[in-house]
Amino acid sequence: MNPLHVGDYADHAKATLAGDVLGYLDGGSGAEWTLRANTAAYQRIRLRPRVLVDVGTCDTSVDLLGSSLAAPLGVAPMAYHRLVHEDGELATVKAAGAAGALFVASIFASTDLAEMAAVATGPLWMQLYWLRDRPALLELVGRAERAGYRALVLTVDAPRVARRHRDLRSGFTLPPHVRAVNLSRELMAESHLAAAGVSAIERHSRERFDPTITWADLAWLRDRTRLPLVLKGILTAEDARLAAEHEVDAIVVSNHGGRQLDGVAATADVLAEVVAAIAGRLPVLVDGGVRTGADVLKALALGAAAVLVGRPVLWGLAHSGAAGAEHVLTLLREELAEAMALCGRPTTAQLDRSVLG
Ligand SMILES: Cc1cc2nc3c(=O)[nH]c(=O)nc-3n(C[C@H](O)[C@H](O)[C@H](O)COP(=O)(O)O)c2cc1C
Ligand SMILES: CC(C)CC(=O)C(=O)O
Repeated sequence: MNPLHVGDYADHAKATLAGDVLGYLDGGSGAEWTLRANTAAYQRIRLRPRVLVDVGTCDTSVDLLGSSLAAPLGVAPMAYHRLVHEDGELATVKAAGAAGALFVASIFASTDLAEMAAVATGPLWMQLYWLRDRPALLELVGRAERAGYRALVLTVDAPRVARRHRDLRSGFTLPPHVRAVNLSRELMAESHLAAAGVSAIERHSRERFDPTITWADLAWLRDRTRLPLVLKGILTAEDARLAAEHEVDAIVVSNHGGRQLDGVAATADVLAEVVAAIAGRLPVLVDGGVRTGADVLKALALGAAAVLVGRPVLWGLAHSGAAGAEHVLTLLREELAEAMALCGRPTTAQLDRSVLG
């Protein structure tokens, strides 16, 4: 059966992926309350369409930190794309470029960062966790700069990886052919070992992530790179204001797809609060639970400059490599254009609160 929407790709992944990989991909932390809340929040938002507007052409393009995108979409940073398809990130990078979307590479990408850059036809950003090993972190930043990555995305909602019951039950560890190739073998060694009550990736994060960093440390990183700095994992007006005061270039409203602190609100429910606190000083992106073009429209109407998409891209990759991942992104763009036409809002600039019920 040909997938017609993102849900079809989700169903295919459920039916075909190995149980432990599916659990890592689809799962969240704790009771997965926040994981469910992310999708439910978009479903609760109602639209207010205007009629008899000329929607002969609907323009989904946006500008983001100096890059123009055909769609206000990006691939969220996700570790280890090779877990679900042998082409891994090479396929998803190509897919993002073909769909006119941004690609954010994870620090735990399973493909060399220069090789990803070599096949990219659109903008690339590099995501980081703040490693205790600062020289290793800086070395990675230098390589990203030289390979042409256009921004650094520091994930700030994970001083360590949260307890994820599906991974604990399955004993999830990486298969030998999948590795975070942009980090040294020494730095990644513990990632293959689970311990009693701690999953392999949770244990690795406790050993390698620096949980002591604060707002004051951001200057250290800023002073050592010429790339714009984006913070991913902001959920409150207070932290949004601090991000602006610390001269961050953009933020991503994110709860890590319900994989970190279980019990936090859906991102669609806190977006307006964060956008109001930022007051136009910098772009606000959002991720978590985006599954349709109408969800993208709702996020933009709440003030997001663009939306990052996580699991759906890996479901597409698992289904049929680059073609599947590209189809997922193209579907979201086409659904967005349809929702804009049916709402009587032919440009992204017209997507504001007046379209929300
Ligand atoms: C399999 C998987 C791996 C992830 N790896 C990372 C990562 O390495 N770095 C990061 O900042 N976020 C990571 N995330 C979180 C995503 O960037 C994003 O916040 C989340 O997936 C968005 O929610 P969605 O999957 O509902 O679209 C990961 C998410 C998934 C599903
Ligand atoms: C390897 C993990 C730390 C990647 C991650 O952020 C996640 O699985 O959510």
